[in-house]
Amino acid sequence: MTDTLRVSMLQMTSHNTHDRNIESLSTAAKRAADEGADMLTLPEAAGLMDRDKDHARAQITQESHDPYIAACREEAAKHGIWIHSGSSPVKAPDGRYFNHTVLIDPAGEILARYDKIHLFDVFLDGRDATGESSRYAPGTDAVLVDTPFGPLGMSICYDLRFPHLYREYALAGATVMFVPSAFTVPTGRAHWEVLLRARAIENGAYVIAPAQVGDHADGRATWGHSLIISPWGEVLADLGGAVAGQVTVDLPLDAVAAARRQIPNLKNARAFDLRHIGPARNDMPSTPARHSSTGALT
Ligand SMILES: O=C(O)CNC(=O)[C@H](CS)NC(=O)CCC(=O)C(=O)O
Repeated sequence: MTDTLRVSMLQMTSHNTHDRNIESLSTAAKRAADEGADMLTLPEAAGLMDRDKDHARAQITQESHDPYIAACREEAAKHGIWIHSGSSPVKAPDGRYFNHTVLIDPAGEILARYDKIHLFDVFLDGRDATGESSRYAPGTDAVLVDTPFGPLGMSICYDLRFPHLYREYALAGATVMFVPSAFTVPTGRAHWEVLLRARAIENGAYVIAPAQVGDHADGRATWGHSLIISPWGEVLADLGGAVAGQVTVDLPLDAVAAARRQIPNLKNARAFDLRHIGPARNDMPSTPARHSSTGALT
């Protein structure tokens, strides 16, 4: 294992065509390589952000034909850097899409794939309901990838609100967890930084969260504030809420062990029963609920 990950993070305002986004990718890959980065990381929907169903359908293909993923592979090989693709939509077997990430090695090979597990089906006050699952199919597998920088945990955007996913990665030894995102402006303002810092602190791992920013061609607006957080919860980089940008940061990997040595909460964790004390009701469970490691009540 190497002792430092020099990571370059891109904040972008994705367009509704692959071509425009591939231009941003190429420029960012060159800059990352010029700055000596080991890895370039990109936001959710870096490959395509297009809520126009017909316009999107004409562009979206299987992973093997996706022009954005092909471009990521080319840029990785050309510059000899790792690329985390952020995400792009690819066809799923049921006719919907997967919100799909690939991790590409410096030879341009796809080392790992991840499909967003938790879809953004929400009801924000003052806005139309967002039903990501009407167009996207959920992934079923959490994915942790062994690399020279330690095991890297995959996630996307709304996954951030499901802390047991990151706990599983931490228990399996993750040094870094990726949260490429396209947060809404109101939820970004209210929740983004505190959730990311909490995931880093409670798991003693780096969190790298490249994000979409600004007003997009497809009519959406996103919060930005791409962040890199240390295992101790410090904000090491913040790309702001206004415009696209890029930053390169050195992440010393021994900070992971240092955080977990000082606060060994992963080791100090205990199973417990939940006793729900209250007035007797007919529908009360007769046995205490057991809290499972997945965070679901069983
Ligand atoms: O579909 C695309 O093109 C890109 N994907 C997104 O924008 C997704 C699904 S609509 N956005 C989120 O998950 C926002 C989560 C969020 O804002 C929160 O949890 O508060």
